[in-house]
Amino acid sequence: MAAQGKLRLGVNIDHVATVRNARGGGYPDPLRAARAAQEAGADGITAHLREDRRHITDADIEGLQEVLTVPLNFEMAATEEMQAIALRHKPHAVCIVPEKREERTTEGGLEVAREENRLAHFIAPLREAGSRVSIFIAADQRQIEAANRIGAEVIELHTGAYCDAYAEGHWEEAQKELQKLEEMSKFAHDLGLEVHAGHGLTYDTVSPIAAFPEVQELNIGHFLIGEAIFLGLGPAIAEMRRLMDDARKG
Ligand SMILES: CC(=O)[C@@H](O)[C@H](O)COP(=O)(O)O
Ligand SMILES: NCC(=O)COP(=O)(O)O
Repeated sequence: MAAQGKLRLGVNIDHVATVRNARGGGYPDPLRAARAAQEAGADGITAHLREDRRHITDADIEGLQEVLTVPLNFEMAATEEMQAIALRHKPHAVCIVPEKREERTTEGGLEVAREENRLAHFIAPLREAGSRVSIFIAADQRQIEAANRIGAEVIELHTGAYCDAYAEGHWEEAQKELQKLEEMSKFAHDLGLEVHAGHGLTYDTVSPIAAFPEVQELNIGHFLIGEAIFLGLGPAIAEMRRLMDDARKG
């Protein structure tokens, strides 16, 4: 299958807010980062309003809705509080993610299959409000089928297991994870779902994922914000864009 058009890059700005919140106060400003990312060619901005507000805050989401000229992908847990916030702001996309209060980062994909009924009712008003609903899941056929059944338009495959295996030098495991991601991208695409991917991607791990023709968007944050310390945010994003485009060309 030929690569399907331009692969979109969503820049996740959560960890600009992490640095700001380390001291309180107003800088570095995630809205300024979002504007810089837009100028550097980001196709969208992703922000995760965690229940504990450890990085992005409610005011950040409000500000992003005001300043963005590219789509906002609003990541949130499937709670009533978050649903009310999403319904108030009506972002372009809502990505439902699993959350554990004590976790360091989003550890796995959402358990959709076991909560199908609840999640179907949960996402219905978000779709009616005009947001595209995406479900952040592991590369697991059962979960993809369930995401399709509940009426999600998009799935985002969690690339963390692949990236962790790669970072730890476990090449065979990384290859296995990559193969699962490839197979499940195809599987989801054949069901009619739009396929996104993200979590933990770096310059070293992005290319094989970007080469999957079914994947239409990558969401990348933590690495880019770290790299911005050395290169500046614009050049860090430009290099990611270059790697994605090269991988897409084959
Ligand atoms: C769902 C996802 O992958 C991102 O939102 C990521 O989780 C943000 O960073 P933290 O997990 O560190 O909050
Ligand atoms: N949904 C994944 C995301 O937005 C970015 O994750 P990360 O690159 O910050 O790990």
